[in-house]
Amino acid sequence: MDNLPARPTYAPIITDAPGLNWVGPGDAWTRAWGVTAQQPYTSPVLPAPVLPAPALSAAGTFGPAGGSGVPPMPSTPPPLVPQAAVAVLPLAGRAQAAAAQAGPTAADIALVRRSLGVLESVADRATAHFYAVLFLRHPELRALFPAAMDLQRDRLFRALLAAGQAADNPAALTEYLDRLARGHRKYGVLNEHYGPVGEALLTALERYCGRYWDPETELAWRRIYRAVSEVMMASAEADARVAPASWQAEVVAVDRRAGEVAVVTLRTDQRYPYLAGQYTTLEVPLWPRVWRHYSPATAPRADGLVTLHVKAVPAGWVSNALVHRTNPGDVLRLGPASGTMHVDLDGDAPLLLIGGGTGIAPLIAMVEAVAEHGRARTVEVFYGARREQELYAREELEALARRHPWLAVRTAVSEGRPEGAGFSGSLPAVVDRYGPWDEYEAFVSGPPAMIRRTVAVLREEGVQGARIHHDLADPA
Ligand SMILES: NC(=O)C1=CN([C@@H]2O[C@H](COP(=O)(O)OP(=O)(O)OC[C@H]3O[C@@H](n4cnc5c(N)ncnc54)[C@H](O)[C@@H]3O)[C@@H](O)[C@H]2O)C=CC1
Repeated sequence: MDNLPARPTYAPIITDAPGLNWVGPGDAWTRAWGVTAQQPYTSPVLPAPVLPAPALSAAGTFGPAGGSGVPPMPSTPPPLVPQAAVAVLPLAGRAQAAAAQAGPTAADIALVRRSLGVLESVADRATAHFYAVLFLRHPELRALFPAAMDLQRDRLFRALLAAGQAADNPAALTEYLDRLARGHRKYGVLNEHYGPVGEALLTALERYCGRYWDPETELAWRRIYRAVSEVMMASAEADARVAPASWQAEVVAVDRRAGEVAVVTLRTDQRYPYLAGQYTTLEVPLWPRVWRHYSPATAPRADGLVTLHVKAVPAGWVSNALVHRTNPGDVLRLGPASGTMHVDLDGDAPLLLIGGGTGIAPLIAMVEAVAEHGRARTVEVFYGARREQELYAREELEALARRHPWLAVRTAVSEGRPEGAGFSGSLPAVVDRYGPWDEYEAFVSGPPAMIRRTVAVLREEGVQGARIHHDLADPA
C-alpha cells in the first residue's frame, strides 16, 4: 500500500460558474442528482482514486453502466496486486487455481473463440442469463446499471467478441481494454465487482455453450478473464492517478434549431481533455446510468466551453432530454473522450470532411483545430441533410469558409430542392461526383448507413483504407 501514489487533487479551473464548484450537500450537483442531505456525500469532483475495476459492459463490454448510484468508496483502497483478479474467480482445487493463474495460451484463445462462435446465435439469451444470475446473486450490483438493459446486453456481447477477436494480439487487446477501463470508471466499478461478474459469466457460458463447454474451455475462460481483469484494473488505477472518473458539466446555453436539433454548450468543472474530432459520453440527470455518445463541435477552447450538437431522435431517452428538457444551469456528466477521428495537425495532406446531419459536429471541430493550430492545407467539407431547412450548421460553416480561403464548403440535400449553390442528391453520390480524392485524408461522420456508403464510394475511387477515418466499429 505504501507504494500507491498520492491521491491526486483536482482544482476546478472554472471559478465563476455557480453550478460547478460542488462542495457538499445542497449544492447544484446534489440537487440535480436528487441526493438528499442524509445520504453519504461522495464528491463528484474528486472521486477517490480507488483502483476502480470495471467489469465487462457499457461503451461496448462487461459491466455496469453506472452513474449516480456509485456506491460509497471503501475508505482504504484495495491493493492492486497481480493475484487480485485471480481471487475474483475462486477455484475448487489448488491445482486448478494454479492452472488458472497461468497466462492464456493459444489453445485457450482458440477455445474461447469457439465458444463465442457458438454463443453468437443465442447471444441475447446468454447475456440476459448472465445479468439475471448476476443480479440474483448480487442484487446490490443492479444499482450500477441503467433501468433499461436492452442496449447494455448488446454491449456486453460485443465487448466479449471484441476481446475474443483481439486475444492473440496482446498490444491491440491491451489498448482496447485500457480504453474500456478508462471508460468504465464513470460507472463506479470496483475491483471487488470482478468476482461476481466472472462467476455469472461462467454460469451463462456453461449453460449456453452446451456440448462445447468442457473443463478445458472453462479453464481457458478463467485464464482469459483473469488476464482481462488484471489489465483493466491496472489501467483504471493508472488513469485514476491523472484524471477524474467523470466530469461535471454545467449547461450554459441551449440553442434550439430546426429539425429537432439543439446546440448545447457546456462548462466543465475542470479542463476536459479531448482532441477535435473525438466523441464524449454523456449522462443526463433525468436518466441516470444511461450514457450516450456525442461529438464536441468545437476544438478545445481556452475558456473551457464544450459545444455539442444533439438531434432528438424518436424514443431517444438522452437526446430528447437534451433537446427538450435541458436548460442553462442543469448539470450533466461527461465520461472521458474517445475515438480515432482526429487530424494530424503537423501534416499537410488535403482533408476531405464529409458530415451528414449532426455528424457535421466533429468535422467543424476539426476545421477549427486546423485553423488554430494546423499547417496550410486544403480542406473540403461536404455537409448533407435530408431537407434544406435541416442544414442547421450551414451559416456557421459558411462563416468559417469566408474567414479561411483554404476551406471550401458544399451542401447537399437528399430530399426536396436545394437552395442557392447547394446540391441535390445523397451525400455519397455528391462526393463521388467531385473526385478524385485519392490524395486526400478523408473523415466521414453521420448516420451509419451514410458512413458505410461513403466509405464504399471512396474505396471505389481509390482512396486507401488507412486514409479513411470514421467512428463506425464495423463499416462492412
Ligand atoms: N462521429 C460520428 O460518426 C458522428 C455520428 N453522428 C450520427 O450522425 C447521425 C445524424 O443523424 P441525422 O442528423 O438524423 O441525419 P439524417 O438521417 O438526417 O441524414 C443526414 C445525411 O445523411 C444522408 N443519409 C442518411 N441515410 C443515408 C443512406 N442510407 N445512404 C446515404 N446517405 C444517407 C442523408 O441523405 C443526409 O444527407 C446520428 O446517427 C448520429 O449518431 C453524429 C455525430 C458524430
